Amino acid sequence: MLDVTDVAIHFGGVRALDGVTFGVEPGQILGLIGPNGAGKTTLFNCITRIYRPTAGTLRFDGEDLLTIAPHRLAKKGITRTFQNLALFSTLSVFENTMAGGVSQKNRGLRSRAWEILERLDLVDVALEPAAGLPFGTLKRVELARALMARPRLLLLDEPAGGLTHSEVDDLGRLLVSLRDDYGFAALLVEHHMGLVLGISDHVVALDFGQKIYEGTPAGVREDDAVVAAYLGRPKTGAREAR
Ligand SMILES: Nc1ncnc2c1ncn2[C@@H]1O[C@H](COP(=O)(O)OP(=O)(O)OP(=O)(O)O)[C@@H](O)[C@H]1O
Repeated sequence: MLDVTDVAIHFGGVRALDGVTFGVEPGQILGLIGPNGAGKTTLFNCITRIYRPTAGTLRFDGEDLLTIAPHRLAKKGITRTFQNLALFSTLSVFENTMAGGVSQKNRGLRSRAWEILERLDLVDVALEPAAGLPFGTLKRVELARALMARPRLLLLDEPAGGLTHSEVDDLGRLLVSLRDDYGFAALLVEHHMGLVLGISDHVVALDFGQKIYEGTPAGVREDDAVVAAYLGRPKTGAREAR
């Protein structure tokens, strides 16, 4: 469904992405891992048309993504959540959720929003302004807004960042059940190895803009390149964030 082929982007002398190739299949959760600065967010920014790759192609259902205007991506079925949240602080949780439906036909939007809020356990705070709600709650509001666009490909940028242990466990179960019910594919950028290896069907690891691993979640911890670049050896794994 998503084909990333030989994608490269340079910022001055920094090769943020350097010939990256992989694909995402319908309904698949693909974990994208790697150390800080590896190029993960840059790849999201290429897919969502914030950055234009210096080289390579990005195809969604065979269509050249680079010919689709950024504001039409949601209508095509690609939505994202942001690492540091991108909500309207003075709008209510319900209104923020509705904002995710702007690419959709008006009919049935409100009932869909309530259905999603119910699903994400947000009904009790639906009429409260986003500002002031706990971080873990706001992360779910981001997810609710992204789901309003009926995504076929959901880009999740560090959804577990800043969450407590039990919230991360809940998030993992929630993401899998949402994927099972709504049928989207997800590209999951995440440093929390328990989450990413626990729920991904397939994993790609980047380091210095290059793909250093592609394969099963189980193979990640056995892979010398990933261990050297990111995970470290047991007990000396200083670069594994969590
Ligand atoms: N707009 C930009 N201008 C210059 N350099 C940039 C820009 N965006 C990203 N970079 C550089 O590209 C490299 C990749 O950064 P990126 O944010 O994609 O890494 P990341 O894997 O998402 O890291 P993290 O896990 O910390 O979020 C870094 O060296 C970063 O400084």
